Amino acid sequence: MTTSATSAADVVVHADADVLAAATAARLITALTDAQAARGSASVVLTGGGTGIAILEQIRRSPARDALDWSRLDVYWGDERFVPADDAERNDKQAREALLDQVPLDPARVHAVAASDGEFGDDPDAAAAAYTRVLATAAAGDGVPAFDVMLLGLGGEGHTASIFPDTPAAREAERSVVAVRDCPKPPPTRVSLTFPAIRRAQEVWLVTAGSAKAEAVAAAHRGAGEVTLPVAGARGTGRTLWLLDTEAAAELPWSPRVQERYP
Ligand SMILES: O=C(O)[C@H](O)[C@@H](O)[C@H](O)[C@H](O)COP(=O)(O)O
Repeated sequence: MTTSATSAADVVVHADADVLAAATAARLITALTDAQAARGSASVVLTGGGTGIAILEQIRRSPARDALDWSRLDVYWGDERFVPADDAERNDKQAREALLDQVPLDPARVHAVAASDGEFGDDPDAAAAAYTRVLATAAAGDGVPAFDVMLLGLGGEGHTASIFPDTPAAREAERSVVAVRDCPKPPPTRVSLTFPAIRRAQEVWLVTAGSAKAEAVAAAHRGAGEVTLPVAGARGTGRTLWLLDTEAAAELPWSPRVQERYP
C-alpha cells in the first residue's frame, strides 16, 4: 500500500529493517526485469551503507534473481568512498562481495568510480571528472543516463549519496559528479553524484531504516530545503519512492500503513 506524501512522493513502510531489505530486493528485481522486457536492457545506481548492501545480499539469496538477464544490466554508483580499491570501505567492493561477484554481469557494464590508488592517483577531482565522462558516454549526449532505478540511503542529518548539508555539493547545479572532502561520515573523501545527476533517474528510491533517520525522513516530508537537508532534493523524473521501516517512519506527519511481517 502506498501513501502519497508531499512532493508527490510515495511512501511504503515495512515492519523492520530485514523485511525492508527483502521487500526492496524483490521490488528491484521486478523493476529491472520489467525494464529489460520493455527495452532490452536496464540500469541501476547502487548506494553504499548498511541498508544498501543488505538489499544486495537479499537479492543474492533470492531465487528470483535469475529472472534478471544480468548481462544486460548497467550498474553505477551514486557515490563512492575515495580510498584504495581493496579497502573494505569501498562501496563497490562491498557490493561485489554482497552480490555482483555471484551473478553473470557483463564486466564492461559495471561502472565503478576510480579508487585512490587507481589510474588517477590520489586525485578525487580527476576521479569525479572521469566518472562524469563515463555517465556522458552512457547517456549518448544527454550528460547523464535516465537510470531506471537509483537507490539512495540517507543519514540522520539528511545527507544522501555523499551530498552533505550546507556543502558545495548540495549547491552544485551544473556538474553531475563532484569530489567531496571532509565528510562528517568517514571516510572523509568521496566522489558523489549531484542533484542534476540524481534527478535524471526515472525512479529514485530512498531506502532507510532505524530511529536515527526518523527526524530527517519527517523533515523531508515537511518541506525542508535541499541545501540543509540534501535527501529532500533527491527525486526522480517519474517517481520518488520512500521505502522505510517503522522506526524510520515514526515521525512522519501522518501514519502510513505498515506492510506487516506475516508468520
Ligand atoms: O557511501 C555511503 O556512505 C552512502 O552512500 C551513504 O549515503 C549511505 O547510504 C547513508 O549514509 C546511509 O547509510 P546506512 O544505511 O549505513 O545508515
